[in-house]
Amino acid sequence: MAPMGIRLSPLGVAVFCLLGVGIIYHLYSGVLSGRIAAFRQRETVDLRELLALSVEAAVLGGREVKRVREDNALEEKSKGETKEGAKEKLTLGDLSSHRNMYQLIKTAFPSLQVNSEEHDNTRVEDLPAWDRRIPEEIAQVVGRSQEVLPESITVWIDPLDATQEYTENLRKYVTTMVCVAVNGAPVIGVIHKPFTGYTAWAMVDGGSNVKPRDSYNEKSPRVIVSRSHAGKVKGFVEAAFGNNTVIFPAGGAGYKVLALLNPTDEKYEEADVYLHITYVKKWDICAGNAILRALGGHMTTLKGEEINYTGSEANNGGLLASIHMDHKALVLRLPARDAEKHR
Ligand SMILES: Nc1ncnc2c1ncn2[C@@H]1O[C@H](COP(=O)(O)O)[C@@H](OP(=O)(O)O)[C@H]1O
Ligand SMILES: [Mg+2]
Ligand SMILES: [Mg+2]
Ligand SMILES: [Mg+2]
Repeated sequence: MAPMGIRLSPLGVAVFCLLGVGIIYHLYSGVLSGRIAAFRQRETVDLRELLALSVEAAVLGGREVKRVREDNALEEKSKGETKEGAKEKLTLGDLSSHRNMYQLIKTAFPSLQVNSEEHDNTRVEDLPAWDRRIPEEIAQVVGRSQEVLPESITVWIDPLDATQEYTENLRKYVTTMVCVAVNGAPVIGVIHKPFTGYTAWAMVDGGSNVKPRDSYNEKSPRVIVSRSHAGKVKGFVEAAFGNNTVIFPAGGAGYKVLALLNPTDEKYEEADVYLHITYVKKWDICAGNAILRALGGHMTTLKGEEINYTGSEANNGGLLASIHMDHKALVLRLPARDAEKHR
């Protein structure tokens, strides 16, 4: 009989078995690696840890900002121009702060989406990895961890806010900022002042180390605005709140949010409202937005829309920030805005 007549070669059997094992391995390794990837995806990030890391990053960047200024080694350049024709400056302070902040955060949480104002991949050789320690000051206020999926997070960093004022040596306006948005909503905000060493932080549903002032003037608000990217803000503010409105021009988006609150490092203009009518980017405003939100305040476009901190860096709708006020009523007092006219 034919089957009985077949002689099995040991080599053939070995090759056949190897092939079989190979096919089974291939099939299962696909399934297994898929399972492992899916498991990794479900690994969560603790927002309290991210807050501690954000504070550490802002302080680390601030150290560079201060060092470069004190060494008078700014190496000032222009990155181009804003839509309104102002020079967008870049200094070694911005770059060195960016390198440190970005590397610290990305090394601690490689899977997170981190959007920095600056772009530079030069490695900081002697930068120690984050030690994952939660400082006592944070642990005491934010009692518990809060886990979220990494893919829901966008981190925004401004390695040096108020670069224009930095180049003019107007140190009080300068800050470094980190913001963590979850599903587009600003949840963690850190604003650090390199030249006083002060850091304001807050986490929505977590706590903060900064408080609102005791009172705000809702009827005749004093309004803080940009000094170097103002556009026609004066006319806009007067149309909204009257010709006698007190207007404080000041540098830095971070600084202007602090001027709405009760920071403890130095004297600030006591502003009731922060208003910006030209273009601004999400790394400029996210940290302030998170802090205000955590304290019961609001930061919206001039139409009163919430700002979504995912995707593009652009915020075209202007900015209105307030705390302990009827924010919707403030929006209704604003004149109709023609973005072209107010440049
Ligand atoms: N019209 C505009 N176009 C681009 N960036 C703007 C802008 N108006 C303000 N900004 C940015 O917002 C921050 C605060 O600006 P201001 O002091 O004028 O209020 C600054 O951030 P950087 O210094 O980080 O670049 C500035 O560059
Ligand atoms: Mg800039
Ligand atoms: Mg900025
Ligand atoms: Mg900046």
